[in-house]
Amino acid sequence: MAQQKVLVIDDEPDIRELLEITLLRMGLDTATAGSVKEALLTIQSFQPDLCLTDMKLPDGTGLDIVRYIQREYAHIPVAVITAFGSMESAVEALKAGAYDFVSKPVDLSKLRDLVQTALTLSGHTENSSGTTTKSKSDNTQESSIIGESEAMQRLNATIAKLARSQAPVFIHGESGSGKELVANEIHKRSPRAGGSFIPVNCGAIPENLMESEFFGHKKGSFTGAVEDKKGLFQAAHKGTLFLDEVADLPLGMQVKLLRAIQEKAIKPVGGTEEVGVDIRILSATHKDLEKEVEEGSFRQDLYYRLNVIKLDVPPLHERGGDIELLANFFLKLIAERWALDEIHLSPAAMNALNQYPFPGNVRELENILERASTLCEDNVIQPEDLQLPDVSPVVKTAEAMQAKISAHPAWQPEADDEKSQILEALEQTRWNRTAAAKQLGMTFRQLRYRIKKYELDDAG
Ligand SMILES: Nc1ncnc2c1ncn2[C@@H]1O[C@H](COP(=O)(O)OP(=O)(O)OP(=O)(O)O)[C@@H](O)[C@H]1O
Repeated sequence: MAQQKVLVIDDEPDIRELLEITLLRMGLDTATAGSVKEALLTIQSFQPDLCLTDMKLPDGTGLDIVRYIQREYAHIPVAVITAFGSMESAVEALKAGAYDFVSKPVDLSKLRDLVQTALTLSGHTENSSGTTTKSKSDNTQESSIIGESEAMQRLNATIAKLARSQAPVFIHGESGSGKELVANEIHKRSPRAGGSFIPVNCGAIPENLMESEFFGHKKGSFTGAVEDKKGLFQAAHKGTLFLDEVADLPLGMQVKLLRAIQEKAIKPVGGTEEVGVDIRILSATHKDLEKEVEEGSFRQDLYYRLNVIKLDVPPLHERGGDIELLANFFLKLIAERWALDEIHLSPAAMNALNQYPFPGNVRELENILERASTLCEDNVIQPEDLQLPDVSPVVKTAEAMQAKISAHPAWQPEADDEKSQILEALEQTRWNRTAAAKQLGMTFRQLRYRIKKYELDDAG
C-alpha cells in the first residue's frame, strides 16, 4: 500500500518543520506550503490524503483552504490549527467543513491522534510497524435507520456527510423520533467506528455523582471511592460520546463539560493530572435549547460549542409512506423476539395507522404494535387491536396530544397491572434495566422511579 500523504500549510518555517518531523516519524509522506496560493497548487500536484493548515496565512486564511477543498476535493479531510483560545475560528472552520482542529501550542500527541483518525477516512492507516490496517468504518454500509420518505433520504445523506467530520453535532427532534439511533448511525459510519459509542442520559445521573460519572475518580477521593474508576469520557476515548437530554445538565456541570470539550482533556475527581481524551461529542434533546439559553438555564458558550452543526430529526407524521415500512419492520422484530408466526396488519388497521399523528413518534408506533400483537387473533391486527387514542384535530401540539394519550386507559394501566408488567419485563431481561425499560417503552429514569415506587428493588 502506498505511503499516505499529508500536506502541511503554515507560514512559519519552525512550525512547518516540527509538524513535518512528527508526521515523518509516523511513517507518512509530507509536503509543505507557506501560503494559500502555494497550497492550492500543491494540493493539485501532491494529491494529499490529509491537509493540516494554519488559520492565519499571508495571502488569506485556513478557511479559504477548507472551502476550496470542500468544493474541489471533498474526499480530503482538512484540519485547522487555531490560535490559543480562539474557539470562534475553530467553530467557523468546522461549520465550513473542516474535519477537526488543534489549537496552538500544538500538543503533538493530540495531533497524532487527529492524524490517525483522519487517515482512516481514506480507508486505511499505516501503523508503526509499517503494515496497513483496514478502517473499521464503512460509509457504504446499509443504514439501520428505516425510511424512504424524502425527509429521511435527506437525513441519511446528511448523516453520511457528518460521519466524515469530527464536528460536534446537536440533534434535535421530538421524543421517540430516533435521535439516539441517528447518533449511533453517525458513529458507525465514522472513522471512530472501531471505538465505543457511549450514550449518556444526562437527566438520569444524580447531580452529586455526575462529575465522577463523567470524568472518573481516584481511590479515596470521597466516601465510597474504594478504587480508581474511569469515567464516561475515558470510556468513549477514540469513540463517540452521546449526551442525550443535554438540557438536563445542571449549570455547574455545564462549565466542567465545556472545559473538557475545549481542552480535550479531563481531570478525574481527586486527581491532580489532566488526562487527554480523544472523543467526538454528539448531543440531543427534545427541548428547545435556544429557549433554555435565553432563560439562563443553559450556558450560551456550551450551546455554541455543542451546536456547531444542528441536525433535525423529522417527526414521524412528516415522513409520508414510512409508517408502513416501519410497521412491517417492527412486526418482523416482534415476531422474532417472541418466537411467533408472522404478524400482519389488516388494510383497515394500516389505514388507521396512516391517519394517526403519532405524538410519541417511532417509539409509540413500536409500542402500539407490541400491544396489538398480543391482542390480535390469527396473527392479523385489526384497527381495534391498535387501541389508538382518539386524537381530535383540535389537539394540535405534541404536548397537548401527549397529555391526552397519557390519560388514555391503554397508557394508564392500574397500579397492580403496571407493577406486574414491570416485574415481568425485568424478569424477561434478567434485570437488565435498560433492556426492560426499552421493552416497556419507558425511559430508564421512569423505570427506576417505578422500581422504587413499587419497592421492586429487593425482588431481583
Ligand atoms: N427510522 C427508524 N428506523 C428504525 N427504528 C427506529 C427509527 N427511528 C426510531 N427507531 C426506534 O424507535 C425507538 C426510539 O428511538 P430513539 O431512542 O432513537 O428516539 P429518541 O428520539 O432518542 O427518544 P428520546 O427523545 O426519548 O430520547 C428505538 O427503539 C429506535 O431503535
